Amino acid sequence: MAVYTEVPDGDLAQFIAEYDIGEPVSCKGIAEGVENSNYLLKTTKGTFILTLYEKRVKLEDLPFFIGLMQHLAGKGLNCPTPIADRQGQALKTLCGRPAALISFLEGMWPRRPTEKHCQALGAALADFHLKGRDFALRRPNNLSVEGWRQLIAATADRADEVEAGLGAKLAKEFAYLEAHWPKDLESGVIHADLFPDNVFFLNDKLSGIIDFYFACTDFLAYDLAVCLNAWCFQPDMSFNVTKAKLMFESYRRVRPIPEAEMQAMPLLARGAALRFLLTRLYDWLNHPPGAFVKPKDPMEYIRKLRFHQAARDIGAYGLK
Ligand SMILES: Nc1ncnc2c1ncn2[C@@H]1O[C@H](COP(=O)(O)OP(=O)(O)OP(=O)(O)O)[C@@H](O)[C@H]1O
Ligand SMILES: N[C@@H](CCO)C(=O)O
Repeated sequence: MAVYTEVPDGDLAQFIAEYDIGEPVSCKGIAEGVENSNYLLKTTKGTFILTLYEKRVKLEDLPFFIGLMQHLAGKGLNCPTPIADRQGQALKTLCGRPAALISFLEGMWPRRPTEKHCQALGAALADFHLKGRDFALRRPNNLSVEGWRQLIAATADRADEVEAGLGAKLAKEFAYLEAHWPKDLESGVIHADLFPDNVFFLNDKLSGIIDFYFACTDFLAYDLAVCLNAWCFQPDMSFNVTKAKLMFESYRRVRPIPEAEMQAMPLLARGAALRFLLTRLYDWLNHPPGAFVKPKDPMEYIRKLRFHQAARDIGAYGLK
């Protein structure tokens, strides 16, 4: 489970005493998630999420993530709000790790995303993009082309343990994407990890978006490409064009999609597939034996990448 850092009771009590959030009632580790340590904290005044930031999150990026949640929540987006302590600090330290308390959102993420979920997601993503337009901070996407180069180098020796010939295929794919990656699409704040487990629904209505810890400044259309990968494939890895169409239609009603973004979509989808393939591959090859957190399967993204490589144009996604 995703609790890398255990918090002793005494440290927790001292931490909570710095806030005006009542007395602790319970604090339980949350099994879901792979990146950070998360606890569900109940106090006499409410329910909160306590996050201790782990391996991939850099200290210098935290003001961007915390500031973004404050900005978007302030504009009415349903996302967690960072809670400030009595000194006005939202970003703190606990057990030697950077830590923050954020508000708890009601809802459940969809285990089997339906067409309706995909439709709701499109509108919410476009709303996120519009509300993020005037966010002042910038953070380059460290998991775009340069990040892929580093992950390919870090996995090259052992990639073939996962599939014969994978190392060479990844190097070839990287060379293609590096040569063709777009340069002039609209850039802004993107979520960059908007998978079903980061989107909550209540009675089929989208109730909130969480997990802003890969958010960055990049092409808005790249977020759509991440969502095509994460939401529109069936469990058998066939691509569901109805889901894609509904997602794009509802996105467009909130933010029209320029033609250049549509034309770039197959390429962006390839890049997004490579990004998740590489982080999963790295984690797969490097997770300590017996670790609680089960690494996610890179094979799923090898198959998704193959689909995008075979796509001639956006018609392959049922889009135009
Ligand atoms: N604000 C919130 N309200 C309610 N539940 C939350 C909130 N934030 C996190 N959670 C719960 O904690 C789990 C893990 O959170 P999160 O996705 O942020 O972790 P993570 O380690 O960054 O995971 P990953 O990047 O693998 O998705 C979520 O699936 C959800 O159950
Ligand atoms: N959403 C990512 C994990 C967390 O970033 C994946 O499924 O690989």
